[in-house]
Order: sequence, then structure tokens, then C-alpha cells
Amino acid sequence: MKNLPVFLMGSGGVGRQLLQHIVSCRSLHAKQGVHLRVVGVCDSKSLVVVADVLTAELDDSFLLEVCRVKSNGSSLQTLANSGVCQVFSGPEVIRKVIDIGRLGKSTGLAFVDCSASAETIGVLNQVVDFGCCVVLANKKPLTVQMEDYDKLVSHPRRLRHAVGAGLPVIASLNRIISSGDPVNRDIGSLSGTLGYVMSEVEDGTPFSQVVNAAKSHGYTEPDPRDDLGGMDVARKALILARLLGRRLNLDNMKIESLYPEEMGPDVMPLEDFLVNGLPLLDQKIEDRIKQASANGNVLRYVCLIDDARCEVGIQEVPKDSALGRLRGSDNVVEIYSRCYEKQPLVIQGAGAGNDTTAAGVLADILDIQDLFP
Ligand SMILES: NC(=O)C1=CN([C@@H]2O[C@H](COP(=O)(O)OP(=O)(O)OC[C@H]3O[C@@H](n4cnc5c(N)ncnc54)[C@H](OP(=O)(O)O)[C@@H]3O)[C@@H](O)[C@H]2O)C=CC1
Ligand SMILES: N[C@@H](CC=O)C(=O)O
Repeated sequence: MKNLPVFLMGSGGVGRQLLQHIVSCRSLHAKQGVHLRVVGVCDSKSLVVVADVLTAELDDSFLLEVCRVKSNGSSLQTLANSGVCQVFSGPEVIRKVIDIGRLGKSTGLAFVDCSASAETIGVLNQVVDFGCCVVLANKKPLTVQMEDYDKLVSHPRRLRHAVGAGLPVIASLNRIISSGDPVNRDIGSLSGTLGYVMSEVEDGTPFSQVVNAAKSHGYTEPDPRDDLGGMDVARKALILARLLGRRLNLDNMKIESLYPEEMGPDVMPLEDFLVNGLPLLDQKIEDRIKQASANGNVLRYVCLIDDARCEVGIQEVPKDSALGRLRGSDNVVEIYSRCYEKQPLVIQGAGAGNDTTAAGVLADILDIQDLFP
């Protein structure tokens, strides 16, 4: 049986769902001859880790206990008395995580980033240097300044990541790129939240209500303004553009926001925005959608990358186009290249949600097993 050690950063909606998928897939993976050995889990403050990372693992009942504790809103620190792991908090966490990473080369350790933090890039770049694999649900480490990005992607075979939750967008693009087929245009709708918002408001539900529903379905980022302000889609567009060889930063991009600056995270606390800010936007969004409908169109938040542009924003598109037909949190991306010149390669499906995202992460972890004997 092949043994793949896994270290999980982030035990929020996606991280917990990943642990649940790992546990529920045990017999499937055993039939495939592979065992995922989870050696540690951390959140923003604490770390639980086995005493011997080379041989031990957090067993399934403990992993489910981690999920229970975190979904109750408690700290991983509460697991200190379980007797089955070591618990670290505060500045000790990073030191210990780096120590774990040092064992990467000999073990094939996979660092899985299911956090929503830009700060993990420091740790990830160190563990990549040590020979670890990196699997990302988090998009922020790939949208940092070019120097750090270049380091993170310096061993592409040891890196797996996604845009569009579990959709095989990156894997498909990598196949096209490595076959020498030049990609000249990607266009799509790559925000589950904004797709859901547009189609639900079209159906008559107020914007504020739809955004709160998207949050409770697990489609949004921890702060939905990351989605509504276009930043989350901009990150996806930047990741795709960089994959195609463009040396861009977020500052170089045109990004359209659905809320005004005075409702931004630096000005308005999240709770205030959700309760008082959002309803103030209801009418404006409804009017824009009605105007598009009067023209026989619908609004979609579109991501466009070609030789000259890398931009994201609202567009009026025909109702019967690939983008216009999109419903709910589905994403679609059309890839144009020499081989896919007139008829693009189209990838479409669920583009947000903890289940599908964690399933994609799990598939990415299993995908790296071929690197190890
Ligand atoms: N939900 C979705 O549909 C999709 C999500 N993603 C991405 O998945 C990631 C996770 O999303 P989600 O689970 O919804 O987010 P949550 O906010 O639910 O969870 C984030 C987790 O990361 C932890 N965390 C924060 N900072 C750090 C850090 N520096 N080191 C380690 N852990 C940290 C948090 O700790 P604490 O518990 O202490 O707050 C929390 O456990 C995001 O980057 C998101 O963009 C990608 C595709 C789709
Ligand atoms: N918040 C994101 C989740 C996936 O990246 C979205 O709405 O698409």
C-alpha cells in the first residue's frame, strides 16, 4: 500500500470537508492501493500534529473530532487533552510547521492549503524548497508578487491547484500548454457566488438576500466582499494569465466592484455590511438586471484573458449564449487555442461549494502519488 503523508492548513468549510472525504474514501483508496496519512492540521492559531511525523497518523475518529470541534467554532487547542497528538499555539506553530516540512523530501509530504490567507506563502515557499508537494484550494499564494510566485511554481510537478472549485480547468490548460498548442483567449464566468447572485436576482430575489444565501451555501469567500468586489475572480484570472506566461500583478488588472468604496472591508465591519450595507445595493443591481433584460440580455460577471487583456467585470450577454445560459453557482470557461480555434474547449459545472472544492483538492492530492514509489 502506498502511503501519502498529508498536512492540512486551514480547517474551515473546505478543510473540514476534505477531512471528511478522506475518511469516507478509505475503502476506495485501499482498493486503489493508496493510504492518505494525515499527520497534522492547523488553523489560524493552533496546530495539532502527531508525535512522529515519519510513521504516525491522526486516526479517523480524531479527524472527525477535529471537524466537530472546528464546526462548533472552538479552537484546536481544546484537543490538547486527547492524548493522541501534540498541540502548538502562537509563534510556535510556524516553527513546528517548518520542521514538519523539513521531512518533505524523504516522505513525499503534501502540504494542503485550505486557508483563505495570503500569509501561507512564506511557509509554502520554504516547504517547496525542502521537497514537499503543495496542493492549494487557496488562490492567494498564486497571486502574490511575481518573485514569490516564481518560487512557488518552480517545481510544477509537485504543485496542484485549481480555479473553479473542482473543475479541471488548470489540468486541461496544462495539457494544452505542454502540447505546444498556444492558448490565445480564455473567457468565462468563474465566480460561483456572482453566477448565483446574477441568476437569482434575475428570478426576482433581492440582491441582499441572495448574497446571504450564497454565504450560507458555502459559495462565498469568508468575507463575501472578496467575491462582490471582483477580487476573487480577479485572482482566478491572474492565475490563468500567469499560467499562460503573462507576468502580471493584481494591480495591473481592471476589476469592477459591485459595492462602493465606502462599504469596503477597511471602512465597514463585515456584520454591518451584511445587515445594513447590502440592502442599500438591492435597487441598483435590480435596475441593471432589468435594463439588460429589456435589451433581451442578462448580466454576467465575465473574466477575459487574451494577449492584450486580463480583466474582470460585468457584461451584458445574450440570454442564449454559453455565458447567458449559465445558472446558479455553475462556472464556465471557454479556451481558444490553435487546436480549439473556432470551437473552444468548454469546461462547465459546479464552481463553488465546500463539497465539490474539497473533492477537487482530494483528487489533486491523489494525483501526485505517481511522483513517489
Ligand atoms: N468554498 C468554495 O466554494 C471554494 C473555496 N476555495 C478556497 O478555499 C479556501 C478555504 O475556504 P473556506 O473553507 O470557505 O474558508 P474558511 O474561512 O471557512 O476557512 C479558512 C480556514 O483557514 C484557517 N486559516 C486562516 N489563516 C490561516 C493561516 N495563516 N494558516 C493556517 N490556517 C489559516 C482558518 O482558521 P480559523 O478557523 O482559526 O479561522 C480557517 O480554519 C479559500 O482560500 C477559498 O478561496 C476555492 C474554491 C471554492
Ligand atoms: N468564492 C468563490 C469560491 C470558489 O473559488 C466563488 O464564489 O467562486
